Amino acid sequence: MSNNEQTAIRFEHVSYSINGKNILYDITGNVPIGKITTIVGPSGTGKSTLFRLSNGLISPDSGKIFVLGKNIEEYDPVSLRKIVALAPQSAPMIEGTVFSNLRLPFDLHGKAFDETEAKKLLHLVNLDPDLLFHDANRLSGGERQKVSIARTLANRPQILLLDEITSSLDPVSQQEIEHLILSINEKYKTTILWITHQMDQAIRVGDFTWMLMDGKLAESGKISELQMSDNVRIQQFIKGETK
Ligand SMILES: Nc1ncnc2c1ncn2[C@@H]1O[C@H](COP(=O)(O)OP(=O)(O)OP(=O)(O)O)[C@@H](O)[C@H]1O
Repeated sequence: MSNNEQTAIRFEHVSYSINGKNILYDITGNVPIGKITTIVGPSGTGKSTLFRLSNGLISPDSGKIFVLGKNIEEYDPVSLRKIVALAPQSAPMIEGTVFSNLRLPFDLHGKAFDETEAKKLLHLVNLDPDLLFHDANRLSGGERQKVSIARTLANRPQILLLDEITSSLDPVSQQEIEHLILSINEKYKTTILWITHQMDQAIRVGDFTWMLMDGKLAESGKISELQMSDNVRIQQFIKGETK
């Protein structure tokens, strides 16, 4: 591969099926390092599956995946997930305080964790340090999502996978989270892959966009390039005429 330094994740003819049903088919593409790439496309088209492949939760039936130039099969799962971290839509919290939720990744990796470290993480996601000993499950949706993002950032991942992290939030929290992610990308040059159902969000935040349709990478590029596509289904999706 010629462009390792520029590529965070490379998919080479990646296919994945469940019980004989093709979920993803012959995906080839590069996710550029340090940029925000949004993943859009109709429901059930394989977007979350692409994420599970990217952090090694599942393996392709055929094809290869390279993370920072190295074949994903050569990573051990723990170090891979330190590099490629996933923030899910639901922002799941264990019972207990914000502090006990934030310490989870540290415990998992046998690393020391204290109040100073926890407050640094809250600061990173613009949350009030006074929230540290609040019940995590009583936070607002936006606050919970910020704690989830802080927890995902604990290992300073180079690649961040965001799976519809704002879809259940009110417009103000949604905007706050968008700003937060943009600032993390700018400050730490973290590569971001962001699944979103909202085309307007993809346009606002994405440097590049991948459009998945029927398990295939139908189009990829700058959103302005996708808007010029002569594929009618892509046009309809971008205009919000199909879901
Ligand atoms: N464990 C599984 N067993 C059977 N089918 C599955 C499994 N996981 C995913 N699928 C199927 O694979 C397809 C792709 O699912 P995936 O969640 O990747 O799509 P998606 O594009 O993220 O969808 P959405 O936008 O609705 O979240 C769907 O048809 C789904 O039903």
